[in-house]
Amino acid sequence: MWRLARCASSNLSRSLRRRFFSTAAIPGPCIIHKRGTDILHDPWFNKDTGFPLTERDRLGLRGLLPPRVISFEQQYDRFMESYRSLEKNTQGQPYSVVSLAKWRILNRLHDRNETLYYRVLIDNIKDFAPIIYTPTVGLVCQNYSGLFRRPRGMYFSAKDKGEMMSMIYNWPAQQVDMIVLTDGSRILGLGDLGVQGIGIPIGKLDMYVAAAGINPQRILPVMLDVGTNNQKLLEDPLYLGLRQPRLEGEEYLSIVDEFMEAVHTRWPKAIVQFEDFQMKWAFETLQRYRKRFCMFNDDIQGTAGVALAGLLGTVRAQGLPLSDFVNQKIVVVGAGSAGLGVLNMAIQALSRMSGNNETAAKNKCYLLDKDGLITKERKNIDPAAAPFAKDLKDVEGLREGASLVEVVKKLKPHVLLGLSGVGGIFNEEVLKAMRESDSTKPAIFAMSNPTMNAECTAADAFKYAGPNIVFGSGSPFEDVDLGNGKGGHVNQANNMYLFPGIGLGTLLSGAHIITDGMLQAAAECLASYMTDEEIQHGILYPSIDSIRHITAEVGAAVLRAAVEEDVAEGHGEAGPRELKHMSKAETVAYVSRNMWFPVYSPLVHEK
Ligand SMILES: NC(=O)c1ccc[n+]([C@@H]2O[C@H](COP(=O)([O-])OP(=O)(O)OC[C@H]3O[C@@H](n4cnc5c(N)ncnc54)[C@H](O)[C@@H]3O)[C@@H](O)[C@H]2O)c1
Ligand SMILES: O=C(O)C[C@H](O)C(=O)O
Ligand SMILES: [Mg+2]
Repeated sequence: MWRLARCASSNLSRSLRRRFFSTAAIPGPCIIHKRGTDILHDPWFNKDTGFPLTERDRLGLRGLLPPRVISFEQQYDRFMESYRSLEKNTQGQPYSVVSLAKWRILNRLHDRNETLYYRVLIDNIKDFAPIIYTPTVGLVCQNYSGLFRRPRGMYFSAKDKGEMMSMIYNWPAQQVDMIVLTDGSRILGLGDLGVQGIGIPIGKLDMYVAAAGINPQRILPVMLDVGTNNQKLLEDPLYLGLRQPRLEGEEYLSIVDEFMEAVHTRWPKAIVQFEDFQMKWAFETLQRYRKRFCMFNDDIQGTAGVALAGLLGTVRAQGLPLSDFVNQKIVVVGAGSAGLGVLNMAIQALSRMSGNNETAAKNKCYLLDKDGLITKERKNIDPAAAPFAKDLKDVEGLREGASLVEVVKKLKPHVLLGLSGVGGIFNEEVLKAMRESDSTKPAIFAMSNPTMNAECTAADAFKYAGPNIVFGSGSPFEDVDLGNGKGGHVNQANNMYLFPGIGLGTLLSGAHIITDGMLQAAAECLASYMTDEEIQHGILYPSIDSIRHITAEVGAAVLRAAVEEDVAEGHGEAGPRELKHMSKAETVAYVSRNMWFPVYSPLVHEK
């Protein structure tokens, strides 16, 4: 199915797309307990003008719609035409105006007709991902209280303590497979946005549907509103969240505990992705729940895998064998949940390569936070960062708290990787210092989101650090024109290349926990996906157009790792024995087959 979806991208010829529409297999029926206008107002079942006349008769819709039946393909074309004319009419207007207008038109379709929404999203993922996901989703969160029209997902607040076990049954779906949960405390690089952070779980789950084919009737975005420390929001009369400071300590944890218990009581196998929690709670909750529930933290674990794939790709891009990874000097800027997650995973990989010698593995990794280079001299060092603090004797010529530019000038690193949330800190001086890197092809990853928080722009990276670099950014940038017909390739180093496959593989394996082995398999799959030729051109990750394909591969790798680690309990008709006997190719086929794809199903009414 993904192959077809992949073909049906925005630049595909009309005739090819037509063929795709007409040859799609006839979908199975869908049982519905509603009739008449209740169906038209339910985006899961609504087909707008697409209801065939027989179905209109069966479902009490006759007379509630204009008489002409419009095909799915015509509806699709009509939406795309209005989208393209909005694009034309807003040309030249500021980014925020244009992208919010695009988000609104997509959101209205989402509210009205989910099948059509997900079809246009899948077919035009390259154009629409920057609208429903990073970076526009950041702008949506910042303006959420003003943009709010209809609720989406569930909201559990500090005021709901003691009620969550019953509240969870208010969700109308019988089954939920995938939940993305946030407390809004660190939304992208935008800080504490309180209840407005709900936009992030919604955007991540849209990517789950588009990339992993998770059935949208089985997803649930969740906001845990425990207050906010954002003074501006607390004073905003339109703010829709609790107007109180954030809960702390045991009070905070008791809310998250209650939510996790409630969710898993109703849906014991639901996978919970923790997203955009401030660092202290990101690590604490991961440790607290990962052995008890099926959950992972995307910012720590998903990001780490994507970054590791980028780091290994960088070694290949230099024409070196992977074993040379142990010789790369890597400077990570940002010692938060993402930066530490990346270092942890990179050091695990380095350690395996250097015969389980963790000290040697850490040798060439350096970490900076807002106070500069982290060394053992640091007072009040965060325990999570402590294992990466440098001995002063190992960083000769540098001091505790050395600035980024000092560090780059002195160390001449192979890789500079930013997860600081601070826009522009890879400034001209820092980037020019990277020209002196010991690498023939230095790598610069400006991974912070959204665009204005990226450590540098793609254009500046190529301009100041030189045309020979490998570049990746968390938010999308256009490829850079280097003159003489040459281009600088921009990789989108974003966890979107892994989290959908981690969720999908876990779901289809029926695993009850997500192990390090499953996460490592996901990272290795992404790292080995690109051909040598692509890597030589600085292309470290696949194009987002093929995200369904890479997600099927990642999902299969995760599933196989779950089987190997004996945590796969099976899913649906595929029990643990069947899963165990699948070859690699069969596993990929099984995963692809189980990806949901949007087509109108015949609706059958049942009382
Ligand atoms: N591309 C991706 O897939 C991806 C994934 C996760 C997070 N991120 C981005 O990474 C950023 C950080 O996320 P996080 O969860 O680690 O946040 P965090 O708040 O936990 O950590 C931020 C870290 O940056 C450090 N920092 C702040 N100012 C700095 C400066 N001037 N110089 C050096 N370090 C500085 C802080 O001391 C802290 O250690 C966010 O912008 C987020 O959007 C991107
Ligand atoms: O949301 C993203 O685009 C990536 C990441 O999870 C982040 O927090 O920035
Ligand atoms: Mg995140």
